[in-house]
Amino acid sequence: MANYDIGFDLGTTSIIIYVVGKGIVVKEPSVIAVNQKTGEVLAIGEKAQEMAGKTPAHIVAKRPLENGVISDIDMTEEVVKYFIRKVSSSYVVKPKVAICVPSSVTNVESRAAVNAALSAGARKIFLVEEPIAAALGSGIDISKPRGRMVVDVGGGTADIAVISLNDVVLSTSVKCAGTQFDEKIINYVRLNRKVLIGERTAERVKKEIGAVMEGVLPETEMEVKGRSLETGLPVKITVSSSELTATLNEFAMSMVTTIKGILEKTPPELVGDIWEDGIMLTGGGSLIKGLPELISKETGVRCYVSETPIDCVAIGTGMALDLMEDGYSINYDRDY
Ligand SMILES: Nc1ncnc2c1ncn2[C@@H]1O[C@H](COP(=O)(O)OP(=O)(O)OP(=O)(O)O)[C@@H](O)[C@H]1O
Repeated sequence: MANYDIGFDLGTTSIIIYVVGKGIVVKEPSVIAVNQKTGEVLAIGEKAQEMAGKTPAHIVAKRPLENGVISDIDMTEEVVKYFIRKVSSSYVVKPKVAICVPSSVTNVESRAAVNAALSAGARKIFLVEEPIAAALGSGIDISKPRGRMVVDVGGGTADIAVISLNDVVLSTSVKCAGTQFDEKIINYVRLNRKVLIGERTAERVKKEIGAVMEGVLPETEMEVKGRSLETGLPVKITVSSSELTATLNEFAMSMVTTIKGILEKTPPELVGDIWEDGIMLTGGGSLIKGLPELISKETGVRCYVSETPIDCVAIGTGMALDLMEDGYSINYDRDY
């Protein structure tokens, strides 16, 4: 019977599931649609995302994780259960599951994810720390006594970690990631153009013309639709890349400052390794233009984006299971 161990990346913005030997099998938004009158869960993932803003007021689309922490334990359980069942439906054997949770979740919260996986039929569950998973999934050999710095810029938080010998030596997180960049764009357009734009529009603007450093993008313009705050009516305006850069740069500097703080606290031998190998960025949020250039410029350390920035955490979580099978010792939080 085919083995199908699961690596589960439980993110603020998206759920990504990797099945060992098969690859990425799920990539859906971490959204759940709930009927607030009855408490009934109506949809999860893509279907829930489609419902957002297009349903009666009592049906709301929520994110079980906000800013990198589990904001609703019951909803998180529903989401984990739903996706494990979805992936498991075509198999008879119960899977072994590794879940990667954001580094800032508490024991109670991670226990909720574990309980959900157990009730969805997992036979064994492990929790994997996000930076470990991100490094493994990016092809870094973390078993050596060599310092590596990983900055995972997700939807809700940027998690900065120094890893050596399969373990996290130092880590911290800062609320400077994908959704906050979207919010900065919404605020900029509201204050300077007197137009209210939606979250999805702001995300499109960020992906197409957003940059955190001048000169990394040719001057580009984009038409966006929103509601005029002066007339209350729908309007179309043109936003240019250069007008957003200062705002995005100022915000990205909070991440840079936190990275510098971690570098200052890192033992000198490990700093030397990081200087030689560079800082690796992972996570969807790391794809905002100019981020590696800005970090390189401000820290003096080469910075680059992983070849699989969005999928590496799920892949690395699955790989951690595989390595454990081979008797490889790796830093798991717990073994349930
Ligand atoms: N090309 C791109 N340019 C800029 N941002 C991008 C791009 N592609 C994805 N993103 C952003 O990446 C973020 C999601 O990243 P990711 O899927 O790694 O987060 P997550 O794992 O769900 O969150 P977290 O790790 O904080 O829990 C979103 O804010 C999205 O807008």
